[in-house]
Amino acid sequence: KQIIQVINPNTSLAMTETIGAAARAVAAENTEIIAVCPAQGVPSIEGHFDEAIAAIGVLEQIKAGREQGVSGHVIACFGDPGLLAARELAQGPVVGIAEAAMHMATLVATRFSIVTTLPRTLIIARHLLQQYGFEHHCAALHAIDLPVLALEDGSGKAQEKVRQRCIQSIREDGCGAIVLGCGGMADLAQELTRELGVPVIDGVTAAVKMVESLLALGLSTSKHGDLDYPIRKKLSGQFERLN
Ligand SMILES: O=C(O)C[C@H]1NC(=O)NC1=O
Repeated sequence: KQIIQVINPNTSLAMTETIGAAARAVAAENTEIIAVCPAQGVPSIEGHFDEAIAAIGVLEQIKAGREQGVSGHVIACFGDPGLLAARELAQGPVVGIAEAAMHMATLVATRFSIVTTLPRTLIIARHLLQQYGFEHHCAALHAIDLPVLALEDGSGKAQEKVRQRCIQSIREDGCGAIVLGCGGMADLAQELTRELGVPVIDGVTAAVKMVESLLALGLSTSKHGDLDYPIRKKLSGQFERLN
């Protein structure tokens, strides 16, 4: 059995459950999923400040996962917070859900649109499109204008807004696929794909399969150059636990 650690960088236990269940639904027979979130941090990630806080929690979980002998890691927040720092710390592959969903979308469509939560996080997705080289593949970015945790309030309101936005985007954007821009939307992709007849891609499941592919190919994070383990130095105070 290989273990893939799926990290929800926010501290919402309900969202961690949603993410873990989606990951387990697609995991291979020989893959065990452990879904975790930081003990301390931010309940939802809705901007740059939240991302900076969440990144520390991601690094703590990566360190813990390494010590537990996990084979690979998924960062299950659409901003891919702490991704490169996590890759320095990790031995195994680390894949973020935004990059995973974007890569998958480019394999099935020439253009994809992104549907996420709050308008203010659209800049984060834009930055990732630039960083990953997918700017020219993204037709449009949309926000349902509800907070991240509206996805976990049980009302179904956020899920319906995602559905409506996907329908409008397919009609208006000239996109062939949709990328769901939140870890908390992981459970919506398969049903929306069936109903809308267009690939609606969730990054949690995409990232799990990409980590499995990397492992199957014997590929781990390169330790040659800028993703080598961090330079050893004495971390102080609250950061001692990252030594
Ligand atoms: O940026 C977003 O809207 C979604 C992002 N925030 C969060 O707490 N988990 C996420 O996937």
